[in-house]
Amino acid sequence: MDAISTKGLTRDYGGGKGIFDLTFSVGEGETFGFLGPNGAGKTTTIRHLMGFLRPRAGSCAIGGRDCWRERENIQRDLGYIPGEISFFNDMTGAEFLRFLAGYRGQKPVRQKELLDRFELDPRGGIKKMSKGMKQKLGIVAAFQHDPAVLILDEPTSGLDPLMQNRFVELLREETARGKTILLSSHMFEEVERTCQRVGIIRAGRLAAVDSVEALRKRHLRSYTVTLDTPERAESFARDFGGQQDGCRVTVTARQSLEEIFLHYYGGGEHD
Ligand SMILES: Nc1ncnc2c1ncn2[C@@H]1O[C@H](COP(=O)(O)OP(=O)(O)OP(=O)(O)O)[C@@H](O)[C@H]1O
Repeated sequence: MDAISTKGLTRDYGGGKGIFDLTFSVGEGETFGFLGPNGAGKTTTIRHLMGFLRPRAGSCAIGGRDCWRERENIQRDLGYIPGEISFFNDMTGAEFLRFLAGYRGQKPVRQKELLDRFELDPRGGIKKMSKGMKQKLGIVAAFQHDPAVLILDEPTSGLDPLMQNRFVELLREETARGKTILLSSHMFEEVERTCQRVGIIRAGRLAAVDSVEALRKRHLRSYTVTLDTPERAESFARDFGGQQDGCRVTVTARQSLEEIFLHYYGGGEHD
């Protein structure tokens, strides 16, 4: 059984905005990247999966449970990091984590370990926390009850590179422990380091679902240049960080996400 699935999921906000006929699934134990530029429809999709929005057409399910009809159970069980985190500002971080554990009725078995890992002291008032601290609190809140399914909407926004790396490590460990994860992101590198498959969304439509391996190949593009002499090739290779073989130099360039998107939207003529 698919752990997460959408079938023809549609919400039309008018003017071409929204999500349209989205069908995809995430297998049990899979970490699936949901990759798309700003405004593509990632958060709208996730809000349907969490049961915050009722589908106008189509449906979605988690663990075989309809996300709208069983939204209370889904919201209680899942680990969820919203795209824009807003907490009850009059609580301390510790109070919020306690409140959440009570609401879920599940022990926060990983709370201490996660607070240590992300170097967060939760005793202060949420109102005074920096954006990064709030993001860390959101991470602890999502993972503290050790959920089997996690829905993460741009979870590293606001984290510094060190903490982003720690988060990537956490995701890899969770994948190894058999968790099912949907990770929305607009950063290819984050998805590349954590996911097995990726769905690419743009303008509310799923442009492609592909393995990370295939996507990586598109991301790293090689060019071979032939110079007049091996000496010139050597100097060229030095300047551009290429691999020299006689008069030939192979240079590998990273493509931007936009260029990768173009490949998928353009139907392959950019090869
Ligand atoms: N309640 C709403 N009413 C009208 N339009 C909306 C509403 N919510 C979202 N939209 C529009 O739907 C589109 C998709 O938005 P969404 O937040 O799902 O994108 P996203 O992929 O999560 O983007 P980002 O990476 O910027 O968070 C956007 O054009 C947005 O302006």
